[in-house]
Amino acid sequence: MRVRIDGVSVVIDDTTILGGVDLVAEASAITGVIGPNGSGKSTLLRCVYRALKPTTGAVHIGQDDVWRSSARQAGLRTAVVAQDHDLDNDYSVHEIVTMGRNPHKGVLDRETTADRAIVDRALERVRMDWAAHRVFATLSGGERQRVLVARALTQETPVLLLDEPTNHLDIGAQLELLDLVRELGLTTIAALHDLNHATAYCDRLLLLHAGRAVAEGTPAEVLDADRVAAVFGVRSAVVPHPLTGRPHFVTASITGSAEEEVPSDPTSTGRR
Ligand SMILES: Nc1ncnc2c1ncn2[C@@H]1O[C@H](COP(=O)(O)OP(=O)(O)OP(=O)(O)O)[C@@H](O)[C@H]1O
Repeated sequence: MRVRIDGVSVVIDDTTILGGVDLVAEASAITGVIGPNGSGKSTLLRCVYRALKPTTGAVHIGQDDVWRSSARQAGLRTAVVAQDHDLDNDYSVHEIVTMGRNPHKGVLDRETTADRAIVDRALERVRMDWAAHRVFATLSGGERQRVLVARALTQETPVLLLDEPTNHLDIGAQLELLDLVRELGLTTIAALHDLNHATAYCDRLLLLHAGRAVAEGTPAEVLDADRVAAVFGVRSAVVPHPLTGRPHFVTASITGSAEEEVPSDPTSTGRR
């Protein structure tokens, strides 16, 4: 199911946080939203998952206008792993993940055997089944993040929104999560900070800067050294990854002095 964002602007207290952003996230593709801190990535996702109504513009999921649909309809189409959550209470992990089934149920419906199987499977997929009876608030940051991914999976939606999904995760868990996202094959929009994750896992990228879309396209079209310097203020180069051969970003401070450059003789370890 395709997500279409048309001319979305968000103005709060006379400040334009997003200015006329367009994006088409194709069905079953991973679309990365990248940009510096405060560039509007979370705000854009919030407009899609119905947490923040755009000042102007529209968001369609399939044929449906998100902001003309009910919250329940939105919950059947879109699951989200957001950065902020208000779950610091005594819910168990199992209870939190079961909440993902809510859009599929009436208010008086109880948890069914099928729901339980979906919840168990989701916890297994993120390797958190051992924690089903733990109090969510007692988990580590990375463990919580994986539980919130499990909750999103139990919604069984065609669209998945991820806001910094690798936050709190160790490097192994980061790659495991991104592999899982790719394997799911959902229409995914993910706000990401790591340019190498964006390059390796995303089919398309949207680069935001100060609330404006600076570039959109394949990772190779969007990310080049000049643009990375202009938007992020760092020097960068793309080199073949020594293990996978894929394009890999290496970065350095833009103010770094010549003495910090890599020596031309790669066997030399000292400074020139
Ligand atoms: N409710 C609000 N009121 C005022 N300003 C806001 C509000 N929400 C967001 N902003 C501002 O809008 C800008 C964009 O915020 P947003 O969280 O979308 O950025 P981001 O790209 O996700 O940043 P980060 O990478 O740091 O998570 C920031 O400057 C933020 O302070």
